[in-house]
Amino acid sequence: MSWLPPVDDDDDEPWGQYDDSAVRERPNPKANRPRTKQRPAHEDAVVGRIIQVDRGRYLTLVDEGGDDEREVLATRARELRRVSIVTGDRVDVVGDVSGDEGSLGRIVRVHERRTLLRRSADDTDAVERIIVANADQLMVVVAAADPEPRPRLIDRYLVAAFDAGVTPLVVVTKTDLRDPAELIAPLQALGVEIVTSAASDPPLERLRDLLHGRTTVAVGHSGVGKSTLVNLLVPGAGRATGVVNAVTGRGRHTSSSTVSLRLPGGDGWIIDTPGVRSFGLGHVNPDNILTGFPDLAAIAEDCPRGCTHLPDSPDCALVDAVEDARLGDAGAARLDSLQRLLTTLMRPKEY
Ligand SMILES: Nc1nc2c(ncn2[C@@H]2O[C@H](COP(=O)(O)OP(=O)(O)OP(=O)(O)O)[C@@H](O)[C@H]2O)c(=O)[nH]1
Ligand SMILES: [Zn+2]
Repeated sequence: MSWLPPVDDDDDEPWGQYDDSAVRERPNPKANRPRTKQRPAHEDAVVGRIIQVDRGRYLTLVDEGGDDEREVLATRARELRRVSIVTGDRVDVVGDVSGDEGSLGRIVRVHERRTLLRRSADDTDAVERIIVANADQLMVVVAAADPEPRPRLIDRYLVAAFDAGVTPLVVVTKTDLRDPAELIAPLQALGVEIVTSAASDPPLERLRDLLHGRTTVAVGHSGVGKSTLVNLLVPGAGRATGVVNAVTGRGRHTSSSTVSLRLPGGDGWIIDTPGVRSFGLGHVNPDNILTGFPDLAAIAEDCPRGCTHLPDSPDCALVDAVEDARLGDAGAARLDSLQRLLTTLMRPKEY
C-alpha cells in the first residue's frame, strides 16, 4: 500500500484502516504451508506504557511500579510504520532500554487495546484520530460559565466515551460564577457521574475517589479550568493555566500536548489532552451509543431492524416501553438522552 502517505507520529494521527495494532506480517502466498522465515520473537523485549508522543519519539514507562522503573525514549520499528502508537498504549521495546541519557529503544509491538478513544476531524470524515488508548474513564470538564457551556459538545464527548467503552464523568467547574442546575439537569438522566467544582472549594477528595486506580482522560473546551484541576490533583504537574480572553470568551489553548500524569502515590493516571475544538464523530457506529445505556439496549433488541430509536421511528420498542412505564419514572428522560445523543451523531457539528 505504498501509495498511502506515511503516517505522521502525532497523537492526532490518522488511523482508520490501520486497525491491526500488532506487527503486520506479509500474507503468506502459500497459504497452508507453514512459514519458514519467522519474524524474530524479540524475547528480550521489555513492556512499557506510552506516556508521551512527540514527533516520532515515544516516551515509554518501563517496569512501572517496579524497582527498576524508568522512562525509555523509543522510536518505532520499521515494520510498525503504518501502525498508530498513542498515549496509553502498551508496547514491547527492544534495543537500548536503559533509559540513560541519549539512549533510544525501539518499539516492536503494540499490545491489544482495551479501549480506544477517538474522534474524526468532522462528522463526514470516517478517518479516525486516536486520542488515547487503554483509558478507563473520560473526565469531561465543562464550565458553568466563562466560557459558555456548549451542551452539544458535551453530548459529543459522551458519545465518544460510550463508543470507546470508557466510563464518562462530567466535572462542572466555575460553579462560583453561575448556578449549574440547568446545565446538569439533562445529564442526570444519563446516569453519568457529575461532580461540581468552585474555585474556592474544588472537590478534590471526591475526584481522587473517582480517579483512584484508573486511567482517566481529561477533555474539555479550552479555558474551562481543566489544567487548574489537573494541577490540584497532581501537584507539580505544571500544566499551564491561562486566563479566558474577555473579548472572545476563549481560553488560550495553554496546554498544547497530550501528557500522562501519575496521581500521587502511583494511584492511577490522568491523561491531559489539549482543549479539543472539534470533536467529529464520523467514525462512530450508532449501536455503540446504545451500549452506554444497558437497560435500553436490552429492550431495543425487540426493535425492528434498522430502527433509529428516534421519536419518529415506527414500532420502536423503546418508545413502547416508555409508554407502558416499563422503564420506570426515569424512562422518558433516559430515552430522551439517548435520542439526543443519536441525533448529535447524525447532525452536522453546530456548537
Ligand atoms: N471563577 C473560577 N475560575 C476558574 C475556576 N477554575 C479555573 N478557573 C480559571 O479559569 C481560567 C482557565 O483555567 P485553565 O485551567 O487554564 O483552563 P483549561 O481548561 O486548562 O484551558 P486550556 O489550557 O486552554 O485547555 C484560569 O484563569 C483559572 O484560574 C473556577 O472554578 N472558578
Ligand atoms: Zn428502536
